[in-house]
Amino acid sequence: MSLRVLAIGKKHESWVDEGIARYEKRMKKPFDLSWQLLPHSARESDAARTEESERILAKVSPQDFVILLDERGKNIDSPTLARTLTGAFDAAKPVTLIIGGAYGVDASVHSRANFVWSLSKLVFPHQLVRLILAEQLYRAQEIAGGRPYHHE
Ligand SMILES: C[S@@+](CC[C@H](N)C(=O)[O-])C[C@H]1O[C@@H](n2cnc3c(N)ncnc32)[C@H](O)[C@@H]1O
Repeated sequence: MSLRVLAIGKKHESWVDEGIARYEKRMKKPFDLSWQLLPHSARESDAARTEESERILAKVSPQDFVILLDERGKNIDSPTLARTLTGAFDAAKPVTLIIGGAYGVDASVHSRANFVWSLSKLVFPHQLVRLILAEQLYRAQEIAGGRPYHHE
């Protein structure tokens, strides 16, 4: 069982890196995170979206439970996220979360996704999405473990 974030873009910026490290150091299997960062396309718009989507799908395995982050997806609460992740772990499915590039991802990635998750209708920069995601995954771990980090 594993929890991997597949993201278009360069390494975490320093202000993001510090925040992510804060949560990562408190995470344990199967909630420990790995990051796979893929280069963004040198092209523009539709061409960039297509190229980056191909790069993403090349890294996805058939057995992966894929969660695509997209502002047009479904809003869920944190306990639902915790149940979704533990459900995948219980089914022995590696979880892959996808963060797109500046132009998002194309229909091929949407088709492959088992779940499309919106953090908000607001569009966030991808570096900030990484940080929010790290905190939400840590929160999911704490909910799944029955610890009092999360309060309704
Ligand atoms: C700068 S955004 C790209 C936004 C672009 N409008 C699009 O078509 O996706 C880069 C990536 O951050 C993630 N993202 C940004 N805002 C989000 C939100 N509110 N909920 C979920 N993911 C988000 C998505 O994975 C998106 O592909």
